[in-house]
Amino acid sequence: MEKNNSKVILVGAGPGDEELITLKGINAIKSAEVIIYDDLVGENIIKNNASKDAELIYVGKRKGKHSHKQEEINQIIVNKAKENKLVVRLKGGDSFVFGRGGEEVLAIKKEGIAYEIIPGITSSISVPEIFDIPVTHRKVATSFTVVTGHEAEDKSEGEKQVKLEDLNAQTIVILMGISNLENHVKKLLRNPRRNENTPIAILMDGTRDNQRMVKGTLGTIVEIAQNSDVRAPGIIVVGDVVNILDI
Ligand SMILES: O=C(O)CCc1c2[nH]c(c1CC(=O)O)Cc1[nH]c(c(CC(=O)O)c1CCC(=O)O)Cc1[nH]c(c(CC(=O)O)c1CCC(=O)O)Cc1[nH]c(c(CCC(=O)O)c1CC(=O)O)C2
Ligand SMILES: C[S@@+](CC[C@H](N)C(=O)[O-])C[C@H]1O[C@@H](n2cnc3c(N)ncnc32)[C@H](O)[C@@H]1O
Repeated sequence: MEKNNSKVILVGAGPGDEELITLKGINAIKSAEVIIYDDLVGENIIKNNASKDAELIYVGKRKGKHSHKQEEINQIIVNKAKENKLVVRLKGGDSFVFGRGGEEVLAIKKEGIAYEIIPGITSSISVPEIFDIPVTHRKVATSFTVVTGHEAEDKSEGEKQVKLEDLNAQTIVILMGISNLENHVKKLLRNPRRNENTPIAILMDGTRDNQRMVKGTLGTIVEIAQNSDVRAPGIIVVGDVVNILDI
């Protein structure tokens, strides 16, 4: 009777730097027979750790360029596991922070396939951090919220959950928001807690060699971004923490 090796391990690859993935995640990649990976996974992570015999399957997404629909990704994961293989599903940051990892776990559980989840360092906290921006800070910010800058296109107006103007956290972190920056700024300014002088930063390619930050205020950032070749992937951080460590 052939041993049942069918198993899926969801691994969070962290923000990009090869040294910012967990040891447990690296060990899973080294043992993997199949690696199904995303676009925002640091390129060296697979190159330096995957077995030369491992099958590599790219299922990445960039704005407007989705190589596969989520349902297709779910099916690829299940089909490969059913070939009696150890499958690693490798995603940027942490799989459960806007990574659709929950949907993939549901698809795996429905098929009764063994799985394991290895957390990753999410960019929503670590990328501000490497630019000296703490998402909380004593007497300045006692709450932070992480929201998507783009809602799923198949949502009705009523299902849209993110109302930036209603957010009262002292620190707001927006993922997938670069292309909607101007609209986000307009909505943020509708909240009396914020004004034209509220600090905002855009953090691009964090922990990678070409990482870059542009800073301004809600009154100046749109023009600054237009003159600074701001492009995705990037994180938008809003609140007084943006400048709190600038002494
Ligand atoms: O539903 C969609 O994915 C289409 C709408 C859309 C989204 N982001 C978007 C777009 C435009 C586009 O990608 O063309 C816009 C989008 N999608 C993406 C990016 C990253 C980038 O291009 O810089 C961006 C940001 C572009 C920008 O900054 O303007 C890529 C993306 N979306 C997503 C993921 C994670 C994943 O799929 O595993 C990933 C990364 C996958 C990879 O690294 O290969 C998933 C996603 N897309 C989205 C959401 C929010 C859904 C919700 O809660 O309403 C979520 C998170 C979730 O579903 O939990 C919505
Ligand atoms: C769909 S979300 C995935 C988030 C990921 N699961 C995490 O926990 O970091 C993709 C968004 O994460 C942000 N992002 C991911 N890695 C990044 C990095 N190294 N630098 C800047 N932004 C990053 C960008 O906002 C990008 O549009």
